[in-house]
Amino acid sequence: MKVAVLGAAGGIGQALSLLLKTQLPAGSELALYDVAPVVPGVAVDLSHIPTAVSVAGYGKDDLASALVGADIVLIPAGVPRKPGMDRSDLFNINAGIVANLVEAIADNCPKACVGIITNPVNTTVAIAKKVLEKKGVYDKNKLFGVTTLDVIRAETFVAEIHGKNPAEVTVPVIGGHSGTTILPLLSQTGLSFSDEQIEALTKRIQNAGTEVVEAKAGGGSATLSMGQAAARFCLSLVKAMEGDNSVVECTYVETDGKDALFFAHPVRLGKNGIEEILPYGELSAYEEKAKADMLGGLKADIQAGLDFVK
Ligand SMILES: NC(=O)c1ccc[n+]([C@@H]2O[C@H](COP(=O)([O-])OP(=O)(O)OC[C@H]3O[C@@H](n4cnc5c(N)ncnc54)[C@H](O)[C@@H]3O)[C@@H](O)[C@H]2O)c1
Ligand SMILES: O=C(O)C[C@H](O)C(=O)O
Repeated sequence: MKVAVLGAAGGIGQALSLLLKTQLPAGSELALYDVAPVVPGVAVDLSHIPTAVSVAGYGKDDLASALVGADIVLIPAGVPRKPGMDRSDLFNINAGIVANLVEAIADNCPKACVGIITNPVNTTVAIAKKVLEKKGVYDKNKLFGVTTLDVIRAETFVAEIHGKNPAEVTVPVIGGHSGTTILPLLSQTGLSFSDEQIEALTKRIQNAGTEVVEAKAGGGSATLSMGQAAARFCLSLVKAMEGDNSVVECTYVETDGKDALFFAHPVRLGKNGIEEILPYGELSAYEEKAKADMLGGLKADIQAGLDFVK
């Protein structure tokens, strides 16, 4: 299995690459690409960790070599938020970065599964779809918005409230990845909450990114928890691509459009990416209303991405 990380020298990229170096199956290959000149050094640094995963660094003129033969490409390249900004404020810079990187994926590893981390995810995934379509290589089963951070936050916060081990808590999170488009299904955890707890927990999960941005006070957004979230997503995908057909993760994928063209669902992963988009099941009245209220905004985010690629 070859995994390429684009933006590998950044906050997320380095944390993610460390976790993949220590957790990918033996014999895997890790390709680290970044425009920052430190990237070969990050690769050398990681290469001293004694695991049977090979690591190579690729600088700005070497994108094609990083991508050739990749089975999975993860993209955390781009700028993060500062306090006072919304994720959509990153569109102007990050849209072009994602479009260029995905174009190179189409040229060099068109059959790879692609996980987009770069914000605004609601929009950048739609950009990736259009770029791949224009190149004639789009496969909707192989394009993912990585929303696993919402899931691990929900698991953490729910476990805290109930005094449980987070490893024993499951919380599906559907919708998108910004503000109210993030919809945790607390009704499906098998745990009970008061109305006040549901309101407070839902808001905390939706605002958790901002909680980190404010705590870092201008120094960026979530990197370590995101590295863990992206590693979980990637390792799940690797497991499924190697033949385990029981792997389910919530991820932002192209759907039949009943809610929106892209919508995070529980998804069963398989050898070729998405094996099956699973229904998210029955929602509580609170969740139904929250979904109805956010769909307009999510659809507008998606449309901005589709319109970006002419
Ligand atoms: N999906 C999520 O849940 C989630 C969570 C956290 C952050 N993010 C997003 O991830 C992105 C990266 O965040 P970060 O904290 O790692 O930022 P960072 O600034 O620490 O790192 C970004 C890296 O991208 C590199 N880069 C910029 N342009 C590039 C290009 N064209 N090709 C390759 N590399 C390029 C930079 O050199 C840098 O090393 C941001 O857009 C952020 O909003 C998403
Ligand atoms: O909040 C951000 O800007 C980064 C990321 O999307 C997050 O949820 O932490």
